[in-house]
Amino acid sequence: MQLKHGEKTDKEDDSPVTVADYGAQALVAWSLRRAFPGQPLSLVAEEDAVDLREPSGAAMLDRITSLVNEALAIEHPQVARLSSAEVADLVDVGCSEGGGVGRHWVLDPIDGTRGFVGQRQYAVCLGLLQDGQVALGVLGCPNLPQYAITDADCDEGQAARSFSEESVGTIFAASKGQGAYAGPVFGGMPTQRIHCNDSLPPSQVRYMESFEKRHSNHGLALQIGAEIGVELPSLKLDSQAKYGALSRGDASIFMRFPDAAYREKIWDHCAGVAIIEEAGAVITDALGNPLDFSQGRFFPYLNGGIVAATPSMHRAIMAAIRKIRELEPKEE
Ligand SMILES: Nc1ncnc2c1ncn2[C@@H]1O[C@H](COP(=O)(O)O)[C@@H](OP(=O)(O)O)[C@H]1O
Ligand SMILES: [Mg+2]
Repeated sequence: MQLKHGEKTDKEDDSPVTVADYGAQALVAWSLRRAFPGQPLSLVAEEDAVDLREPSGAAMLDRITSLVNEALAIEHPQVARLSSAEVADLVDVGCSEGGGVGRHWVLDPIDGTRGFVGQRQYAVCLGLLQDGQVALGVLGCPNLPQYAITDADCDEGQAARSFSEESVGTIFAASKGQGAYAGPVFGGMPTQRIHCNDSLPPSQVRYMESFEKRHSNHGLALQIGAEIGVELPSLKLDSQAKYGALSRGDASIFMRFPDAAYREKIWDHCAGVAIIEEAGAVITDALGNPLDFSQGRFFPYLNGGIVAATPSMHRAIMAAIRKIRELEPKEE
């Protein structure tokens, strides 16, 4: 299915939400129900249908319903059209609280919504937690080239290539113990085994960070990079496309340091973590603790952020963060 850009609203944290966000969430919920008929389904997902059920949300719900039916007609022409009430119910399948027991699917229907709206990078991200551990992940990155990205792909305003270009659109998939794979978005299941690249000296290493300056402290990442000997500028990408890029060796490091008040959500990382771990990379909070997916929709305190990197770069970054923190003036 080709997601379309569409009407956008703004959430409490000022992130945009699009018709495609809700449509993708409803379609994934529909697909999971169909794949596991009769089984209980727990889906922890970004959106809910509360606003769509208000009279003021009716027009948007109609557009979402049209998008969902259009997509179903392409992929499953034999299926009856869904009503807007059914689509709202499908969106609300994503309201699970998750937790550390049993099986929970974790979905960000469109991660990097700002990238989606700005025609940069975005990703459709589906992960699976089994008893609080990441067991599987799929990342669809329709604007990510199938070859390694460079600065030229990331300059402001031109991070996205045309949707129709043959080389654009990458899907990543991994399940625990079975490796990470990549392939073209519209080419069926990915078959090319991928690994992170831990062979570069720091002077040739690239690091990635959020395109959005307010999502992560770019100054701190620069300082840490300098401390470990990184010389190249950062690649600035929206969304979990960064995890895909790390997994196939486009870059060696992803650093994310949000404001202290920001609470990280599990759907912004679950699918990407599955991929990078199977590609041989390491991910922890800013002090080296494993990410804990077992505590519901949000992560517990992350000590200032998240670092994902190849094993040697991850060790170097942890040492650099400890050193920088020791040099900071202590609060009385
Ligand atoms: N002020 C903030 N600080 C850090 N992250 C934020 C933020 N506001 C939103 N985000 C999260 O950052 C995600 C995008 O990640 P990235 O910065 O790596 O592109 C957003 O996902 P959505 O776009 O799905 O809402 C959102 O969850
Ligand atoms: Mg997100």
